[in-house]
Amino acid sequence: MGSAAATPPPGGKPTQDELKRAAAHRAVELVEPGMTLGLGTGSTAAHALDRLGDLLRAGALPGVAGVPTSLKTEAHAARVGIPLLSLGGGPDMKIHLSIDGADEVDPDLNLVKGRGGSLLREKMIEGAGDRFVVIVDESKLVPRLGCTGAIPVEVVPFGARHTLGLIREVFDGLPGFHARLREGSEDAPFVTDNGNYIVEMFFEDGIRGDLRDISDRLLRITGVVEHGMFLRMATTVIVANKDGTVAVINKK
Ligand SMILES: O=C(CO)[C@H](O)[C@H](O)COP(=O)(O)O
Repeated sequence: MGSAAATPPPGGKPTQDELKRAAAHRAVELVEPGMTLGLGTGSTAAHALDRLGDLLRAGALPGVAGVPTSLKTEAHAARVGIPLLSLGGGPDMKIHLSIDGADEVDPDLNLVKGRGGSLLREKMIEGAGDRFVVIVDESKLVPRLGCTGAIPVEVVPFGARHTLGLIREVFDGLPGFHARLREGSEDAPFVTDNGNYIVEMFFEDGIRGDLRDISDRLLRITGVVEHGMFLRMATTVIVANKDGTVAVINKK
């Protein structure tokens, strides 16, 4: 683990948004001219987009382009002037570095992602790149995945309630386990950028057990597209702490 000093906030404790920005700016320091970036989704990743836009406009990062992980990020990146590419956009296309937030980070740098609803594109893009840098404030650090909220699972709309039942069968009996379809607006299911639904799984006090096995069991359910556990994918996690320090933790 390495750590970098952060500028102490003028006049008191940093807000959570200031911590998110500090982590995002530290990650953007890793970006070099000519890189193709995976561009994350969420309020922390948004700070990275703004910073990249500023540097691009200043001419500091020639040749940098990004692959957006959601329609929202695509619109934001376009607005701040980041040139955009799509995944698989050319035979020589390579993603050098992805920068994204996370909902939870465990001590092995496993993540929960996708409470913002973008887990599928995030996993495709961040899994395709050389390096995946996760940016969080310290509130996202957890002892076990699933401690602070839902683990999202993207499912096809066809037979979604049947798929929900199959997911329940797999995990039934685990302490405090329950699952439900995520609601969107006006009592309709939430719909992802891919036109799919999200099942939210909750575990009392987080998931205890072999995460890889749980992942495999979920992915074997017909109707499940992907889940929001990102196991051993992060190569670096940048954590902004309330005391003003920013820690850079690299995968062992
Ligand atoms: O996975 C995500 C979106 O699908 C986000 O990275 C995650 O929800 C964290 O969001 P935020 O930075 O707003 O706290």
